[in-house]
Amino acid sequence: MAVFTAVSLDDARAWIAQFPLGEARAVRGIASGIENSNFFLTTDAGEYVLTIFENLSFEQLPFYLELMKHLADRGILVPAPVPNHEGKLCVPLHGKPAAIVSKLAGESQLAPQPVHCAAVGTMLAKMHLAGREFPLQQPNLRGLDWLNETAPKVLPHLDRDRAELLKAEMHFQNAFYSSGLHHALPRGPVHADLFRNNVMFVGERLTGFFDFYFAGVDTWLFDLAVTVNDWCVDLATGVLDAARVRALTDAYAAVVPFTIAEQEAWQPMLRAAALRFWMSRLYDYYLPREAEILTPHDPTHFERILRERIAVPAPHLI
Ligand SMILES: Nc1ncnc2c1ncn2[C@@H]1O[C@H](COP(=O)(O)OP(=O)(O)O)[C@@H](O)[C@H]1O
Ligand SMILES: N[C@@H](CCOP(=O)(O)O)C(=O)O
Repeated sequence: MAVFTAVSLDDARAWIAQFPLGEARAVRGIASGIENSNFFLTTDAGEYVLTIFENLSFEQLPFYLELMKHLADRGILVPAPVPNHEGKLCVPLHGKPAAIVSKLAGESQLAPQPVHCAAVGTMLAKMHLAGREFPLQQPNLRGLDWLNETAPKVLPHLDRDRAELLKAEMHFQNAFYSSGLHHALPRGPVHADLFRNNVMFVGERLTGFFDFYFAGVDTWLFDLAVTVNDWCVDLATGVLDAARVRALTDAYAAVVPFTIAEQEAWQPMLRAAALRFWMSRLYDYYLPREAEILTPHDPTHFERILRERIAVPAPHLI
């Protein structure tokens, strides 16, 4: 789990008084997630999700919460943040930034079929379009700068083979990110962590994307690559499943057709997306933070995916 900061029912009662949601009736820590402390909160008004942000500051949070509100207002299925009586979306709890958002119906689809991937591709493309007029700016905080800062911290923990892979891929990605091809890619606010566990379904109906707390302005193609590397992968081998990739990317392209640059950049971007999560998992594994209960994600999963994306040509986007 990740409950880094505990919240009792009394804590929740006192805190919720500043929102138009009636009284808190029950609070329950959520046993998944690795970034923030999350709780299901039952109030007189219904079911909500309370998040205490462990790593993001009061200055950074408006980007995420206003983005969710912007998208929700435009019909994109995402949790809607609830303003307090003063109109604020983010207010302190135990001295840390905290927010309350609507609870999405359903559950994560952890064994997706092409039909689920198509629904994700359609909503992802709609989300990218809806984000175009979003006025706030914040870079992807897990982008290239962060990779360059983090690589030297994890490298001393790796054996020679892994260290060589990491160094070589960092070199490759620095060249890719500074190329004209990368600069030609469409950009805007992206989710940047749209894994299976961050989307809800009721049956085959997608009910929402959530966990926007890695969102930032980056290329749309990076968002797509992160999504495909999780939704369309055979978990045991890291190999992409052609039918799921086809379903997801065709559904995306039906809403936002791919540019020539996106088609050319697809394979390096799948590698970039694999590297980003290999790096964060290595960091969390070798340099863990304190938590009441914590299940670290397995870094070798993304090492395998990265090796596979380097070795095997990516399926064409069209
Ligand atoms: N808006 C929401 N609606 C329904 N469930 C949610 C919502 N937000 C979070 N959850 C639940 O909380 C769990 C952890 O949330 P998540 O945002 O992934 O945590 P973290 O930011 O720590 O990685 C999710 O797997 C999901 O079950
Ligand atoms: N998706 C990332 C970790 C981020 O955790 P999440 O629960 O917020 O998605 C990974 O799998 O490494």
